[in-house]
Amino acid sequence: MGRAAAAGLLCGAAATAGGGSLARGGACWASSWRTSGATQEAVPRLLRRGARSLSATAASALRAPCAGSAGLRATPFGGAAAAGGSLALLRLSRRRRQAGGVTDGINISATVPLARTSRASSSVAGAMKAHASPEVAAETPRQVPVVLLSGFLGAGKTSLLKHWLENAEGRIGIVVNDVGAVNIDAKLVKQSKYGGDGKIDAIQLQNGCACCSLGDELLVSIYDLLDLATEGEPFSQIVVELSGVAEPQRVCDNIRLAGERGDAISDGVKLGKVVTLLDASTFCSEYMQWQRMIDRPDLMDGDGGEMADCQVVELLVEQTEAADVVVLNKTDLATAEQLAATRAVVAAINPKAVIMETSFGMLPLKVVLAEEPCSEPGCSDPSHGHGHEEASGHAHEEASGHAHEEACSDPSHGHGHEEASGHAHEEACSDPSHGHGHEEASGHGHEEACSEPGCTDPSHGHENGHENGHEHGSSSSATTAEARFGITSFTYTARRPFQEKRFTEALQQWPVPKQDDLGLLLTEPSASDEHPLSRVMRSKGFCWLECHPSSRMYWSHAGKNMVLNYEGLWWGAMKEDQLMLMEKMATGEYERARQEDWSEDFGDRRQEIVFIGQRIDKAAITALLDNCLLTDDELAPYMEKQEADKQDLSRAWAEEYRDAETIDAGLS
Ligand SMILES: Nc1nc2c(ncn2[C@@H]2O[C@H](COP(=O)(O)OP(=O)(O)OP(=O)(O)O)[C@@H](O)[C@H]2O)c(=O)[nH]1
Repeated sequence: MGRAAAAGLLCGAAATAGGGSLARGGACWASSWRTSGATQEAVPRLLRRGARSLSATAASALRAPCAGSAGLRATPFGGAAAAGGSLALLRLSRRRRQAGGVTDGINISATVPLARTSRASSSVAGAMKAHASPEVAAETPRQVPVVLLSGFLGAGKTSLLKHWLENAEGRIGIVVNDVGAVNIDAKLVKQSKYGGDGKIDAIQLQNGCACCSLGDELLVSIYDLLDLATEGEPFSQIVVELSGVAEPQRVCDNIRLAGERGDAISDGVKLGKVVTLLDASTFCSEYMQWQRMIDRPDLMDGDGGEMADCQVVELLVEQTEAADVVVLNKTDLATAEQLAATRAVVAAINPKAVIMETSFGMLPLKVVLAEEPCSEPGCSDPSHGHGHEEASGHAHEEASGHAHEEACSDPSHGHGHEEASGHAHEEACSDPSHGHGHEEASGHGHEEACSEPGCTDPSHGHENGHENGHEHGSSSSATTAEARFGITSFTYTARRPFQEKRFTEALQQWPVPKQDDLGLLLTEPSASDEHPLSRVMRSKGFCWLECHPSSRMYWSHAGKNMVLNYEGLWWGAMKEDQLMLMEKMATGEYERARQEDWSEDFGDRRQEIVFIGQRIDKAAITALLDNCLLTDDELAPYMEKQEADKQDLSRAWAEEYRDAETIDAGLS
């Protein structure tokens, strides 16, 4: 078994992320790591280097400009705002510059937040307000759902879109995002059967990606479409075909934020479903690749922009996990084994999604969007919003109080947990980053399929009279995943930080899977001496490192690749004035954190990592990670460090944000 060689990046990453000069620090760290050759021997040196950087974190980093992002200002939420722009976008800046490399072990790399390159949101808001006409408000009687269609290049998005158009009921607005110089997809859409009869209005969004550089333009394009719809039949749907490298979650975030800012666009549209298209014949092999998008021009259009450095698998799982509906396309090319494995993996990593199968995208839009009433036994609450409509919807957890212990085990999906040992996911699914109930962050408040493990209702998603393809509710898929492949999941939680050295060493032991195909990994018998992490195919969650007490790190692993990202500050690291300001940018989140994630000594700092894999040994993984936690003896010095870090942060903050009134004004 190979061993990970680069785990020592951990505190390097945290250091660079310490609240500000992220891109610069990250680049510095990355080059040192590459020079080191990423050998195991290099790890201690890297750690020391990281530690040195760390000492400079909050105070200096907050003030330093991000390299390559002139005019951008780093913020405590890990993003950057164009000077004068709305700070409300900052916390959503989750894409990051990545540094990493291939080792003979699992590919562990550190990432640092990348400053947003899109224009300041205020400029978009301004553009929209300038654009807004009374007619739009008056003549758009309802909010049109915006359906996001994502998937890699060649997955079959255009084929699916054409099918939607050819079978459209009602007028459909289309935005096609093609980062190539010539918008081929838009041309294809226009050539489709209904393209020329005025029933469809299409707008091209070119030379950039709708989730990053063209994020604002996407909103303007949608607004333009609404303007078109002031005459004639109103749109029944607006469909955005995203570029192959787009992260749909970021687009969701942008649209939601526009609503929260009160941009005119929110009067006319609301988030619909996210539909992700996967190539069922290649999903399992792409999942186990050790390649960046830039190495795979066949999977991405253009140069990939910010996403070029992203690992293929990283983007693959992000697109899958953000979906409400996952369409497994190219079933004609997939073997039965590939299809079964793909379905099982998708169900495991996104238990909420409805999964459908088709070839050549032969699924009408109304089938894909069909609401799925959940009627799992015991669910009598009519407000248990299946098919619920809006960001406010979702009341999934609160309204009906379903315990999502099993199927819903994503740590970024939040669950009220308790203390150190707490695996208590009984209640609300309310993680801010996942945003149910969806005040903020990443969650999207669109209709959802029910995914409770106990949901055996035959009407829930099984051949629901669909004309084409087969739709299966996720709960049955999840059951299949477990029954057929033994895929299970659990969430590791703890209320102590990881000790740097022990955590690094634990990651170093993580063996890289030998298989180049996930299907093989799932079908080959496991060896008795396997490492506890060998059969984990996906893990992700919040991570708390002793070496950087204020930074919330995000652990994301899939296949042979793992990254630890700085995601932002723990709420518990902030002082009152900081909290007040940040609360304005993330309304309700602090309160939620107080209610669900809080402890007296540590605030919301915690470990919360979900592990999904085949026959994974919960006890062994728990023991492995528990061994990395600070001991009682180590805790006292840590508490001093935590307090000092908070003071540093506070000083840096005071300098950076002393003109808080101006910022406040910018928010309104
Ligand atoms: N065999 C097979 N080929 C398919 C299927 N779906 C799409 N294709 C083909 O795959 C190619 C790519 O399909 P598109 O619909 O253009 O895929 P896309 O995701 O829009 O890709 P880009 O337009 O390049 O972004 C085309 O040649 C399609 O005819 C399918 O289910 N089976």
